[in-house]
Amino acid sequence: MDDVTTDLLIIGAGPTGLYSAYYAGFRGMSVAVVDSLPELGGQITAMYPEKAILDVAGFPSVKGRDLVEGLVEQAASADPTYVLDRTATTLEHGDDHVVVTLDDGTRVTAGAVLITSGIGKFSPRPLPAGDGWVGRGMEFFVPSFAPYAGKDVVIVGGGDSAFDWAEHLEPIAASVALVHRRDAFRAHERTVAKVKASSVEIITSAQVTELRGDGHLEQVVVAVDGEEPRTLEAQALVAALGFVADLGAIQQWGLETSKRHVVVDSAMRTNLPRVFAAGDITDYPGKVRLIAVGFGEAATAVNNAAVAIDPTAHVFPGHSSEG
Ligand SMILES: Cc1cc2nc3c(=O)[nH]c(=O)nc-3n(C[C@H](O)[C@H](O)[C@H](O)COP(=O)(O)OP(=O)(O)OC[C@H]3O[C@@H](n4cnc5c(N)ncnc54)[C@H](O)[C@@H]3O)c2cc1C
Repeated sequence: MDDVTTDLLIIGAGPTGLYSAYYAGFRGMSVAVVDSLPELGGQITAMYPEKAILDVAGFPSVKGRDLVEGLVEQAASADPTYVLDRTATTLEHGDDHVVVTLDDGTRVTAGAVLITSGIGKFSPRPLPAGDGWVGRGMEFFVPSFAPYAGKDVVIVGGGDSAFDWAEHLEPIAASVALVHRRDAFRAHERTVAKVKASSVEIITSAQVTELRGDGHLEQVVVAVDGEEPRTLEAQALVAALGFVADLGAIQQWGLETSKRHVVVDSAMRTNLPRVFAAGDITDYPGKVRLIAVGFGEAATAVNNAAVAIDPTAHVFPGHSSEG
């Protein structure tokens, strides 16, 4: 890819990065957005595109994929240059600019950098018994529910994703069983209560030990503490065991970090000149990791970056309302 020159470089195209792109356009800046994933939307697209989100201001309920679509449409007014499937690897400072190099060698020269890299580049925790079964009935993500219609589904895990998927697949699947190695769950209490009250069979203190099938998945063997192993008929298994997040090379950039997060001040400045951060990646006293919080931080970060790029600019952007 050709080298890129832009006013603002945003690293991470999750909800925070996309909203930041809109805001950069509102401030009259050119903007480039890079993401390791091939698709826009960060955790929402990768982990819960079909989930109804209830706590984004102005939307009593919005499906993940619809929220991302709206963010992309809003960001389009900034005409962003998207550089997808590329990971930011190095950062160097010039006198009045920053250069970030991507894993394919592309150099992006920017007046300021905004890191919205969330939990980092993430990959799913493997299910040891599922080695070699991805694409043959086993998946780590549920990007859409339709392929599970009429199937017997086994979900492994006890967190939010496992319970969200159990809740949403139960009405369309032939059967859903949720297997968890403990008898306590990390998921939201309300979702756990809903799933417990549904037809989902919850099997606790249990581990999946074997997947069987001729080519495609047909059976899942489950070892249950103190009981005989069980064999479940299943054409689909979702391993929702969480993710290993990797901040990757960003950790070598000299940023002040705290427990794998980037420390920012109230203007979303990091300890490095011209480098800002917003969204899940940031840390400060009282930090809450939610989409709504990332949106607020995006506005603060971009408006302060505008001043870092052009010291004659004002932090306050004026109001966007027209007409
Ligand atoms: C199952 C689940 C349900 C949730 N439900 C809710 C909810 O109901 N309400 C709510 O407010 N929040 C919810 N959240 C949390 C919410 O998704 C996050 O707060 C939000 O996604 C954070 O947005 P972000 O843009 O800061 O980061 P992310 O969404 O994590 O996006 C960061 C992006 O940066 C990219 N990236 C990372 N490192 C690099 C690099 N070096 N180079 C290039 N790209 C990089 C990643 O690929 C990723 O696409 C939920 C999370 C999960 C997992």
